[in-house]
Amino acid sequence: MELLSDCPVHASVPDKYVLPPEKRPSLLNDEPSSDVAIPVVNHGVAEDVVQGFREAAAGFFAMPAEDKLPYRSDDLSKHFRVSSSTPYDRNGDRYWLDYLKINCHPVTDEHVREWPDKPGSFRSSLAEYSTAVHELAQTLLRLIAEGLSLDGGFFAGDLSGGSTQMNVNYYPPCPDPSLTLGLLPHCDRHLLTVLSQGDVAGLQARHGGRWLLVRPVPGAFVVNLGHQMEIITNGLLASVEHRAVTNTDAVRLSVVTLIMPKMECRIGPAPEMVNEATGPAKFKEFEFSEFIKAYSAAAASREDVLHYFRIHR
Ligand SMILES: O=C(O)CCC(=O)C(=O)O
Ligand SMILES: [Fe+2]
Repeated sequence: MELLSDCPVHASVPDKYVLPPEKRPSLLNDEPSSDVAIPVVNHGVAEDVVQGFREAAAGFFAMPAEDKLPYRSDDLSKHFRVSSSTPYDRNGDRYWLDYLKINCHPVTDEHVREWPDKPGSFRSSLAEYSTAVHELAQTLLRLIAEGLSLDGGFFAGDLSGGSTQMNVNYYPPCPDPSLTLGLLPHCDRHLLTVLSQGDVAGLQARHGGRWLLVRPVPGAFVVNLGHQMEIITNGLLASVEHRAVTNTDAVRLSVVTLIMPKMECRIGPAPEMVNEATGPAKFKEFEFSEFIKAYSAAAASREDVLHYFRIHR
């Protein structure tokens, strides 16, 4: 599949990117909202670490097509690859983005060898960024656990110990944002997401039946809770459905770090979050690898995938 970033300017939206009317974004030009996601500031990840990797990632997409070609792949076992659109759409509709998928933590020789050596700062800035964000994520998980009156280390083991993945999403300017989407509506399939969206808006969250644009806050991270957090907390900390819209003027780059359970980890509502009389378990217990399969089968649809794991009384 060709990359959008290989084409310098798009004068119009090619037919293959025009979504069927019912899938197009209906609310455009809405004002960014502060209500829908809490920006995390004073997070301890140095600004030059964030900017350093954002610039290296932007530099990767700006390289000539032949430099990106060796990394073009849809093989999920690769530690680094670049591709376009999304594999999750049920009808194979195409979305207005290119993306990198990276196994970014732990920073091992095996991973780093597959990361690109161009731009020159890519590997070192990624190692620095992912180490810092990983530490931040562990702090957030400890705070969430304490806020739930769970042991501070509740999420620290296998629940967050899978190989950390990163999506770097690149949305080029789109000649007509009303015809397409950057990314389809979904909830994240893992435990916790730490997202840097830079200063270009485009992330929308579903709130009370409406899509609200998440206001970019300079230097802040957006933290999304994944499906696993919703299940472990028995629905208390729900995963918010989100999508990305495009814009006509500016490239948008989001750097999204996904904290995963280990594939063989057993997941289910924590006993501390369940009360047989007042709040019985809403979800079955399963192995995380089963969830990943179901998520693909459900084309990332929030309700379809949760339906599969819900206890229906
Ligand atoms: O680009 C964004 O802000 C959203 C990205 C996202 O939701 C994802 O990569 O899972
Ligand atoms: Fe997401």
